[in-house]
Amino acid sequence: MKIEKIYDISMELSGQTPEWPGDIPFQYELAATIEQSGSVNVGKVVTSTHIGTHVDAPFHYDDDGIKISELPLDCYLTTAQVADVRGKTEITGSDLPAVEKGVTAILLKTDTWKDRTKFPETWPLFDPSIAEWMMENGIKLLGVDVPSVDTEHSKDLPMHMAMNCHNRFILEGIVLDEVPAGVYQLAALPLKIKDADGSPVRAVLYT
Ligand SMILES: N[C@@H](CC(=O)c1ccccc1NC=O)C(=O)O
Repeated sequence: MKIEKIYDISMELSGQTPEWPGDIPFQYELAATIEQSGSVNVGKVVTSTHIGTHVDAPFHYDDDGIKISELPLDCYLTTAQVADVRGKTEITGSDLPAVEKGVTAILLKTDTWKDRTKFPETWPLFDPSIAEWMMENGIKLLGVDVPSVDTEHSKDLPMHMAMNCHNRFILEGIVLDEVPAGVYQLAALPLKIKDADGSPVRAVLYT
């Protein structure tokens, strides 16, 4: 297949990338320079696993849940549909469109994270009926353009739990500003970090 267009739907990772309040910020620095080592620059990264565009493993919210290196990779390499849900403060299963054949990921474009240099004060509420809609429509992955599928201060994490009990997966912090609603190929593979709860990803949509 010849790739015609690529949308990079990833947040840039730097010291300016806003972390979850109270969490560990992203940091990259050179641990050794060419001058020091005599041959190469070598970087060092310190970060939360929930930074920028990232995947949650069920272990993030369930001690018995699978870890990031155990996630089924086909969920993150698939046909995805971008749904325009702009203007809604609450999104339920009945707000979602009919999906086209072969689609197994739904990416919700809320357009509510306007300034990505700051952690947003609020974002729309995702209703657990979305998990049932996903089951009915054969959708394995839910992607959102905000930091979480639950609210910032939620302790019981109803959306995360609904996704877990239906064996559905979560991709957060995608950037859909330039992406019209429609059907694309998605690649958003998590890093193979042993025992991890989450991982940043480089996420792209392409046709
Ligand atoms: N559940 C959120 C992340 C989250 O809740 C969180 C991430 C980093 C540090 C603390 C967090 N939550 C509560 O303490 C997510 O969907 O990624």
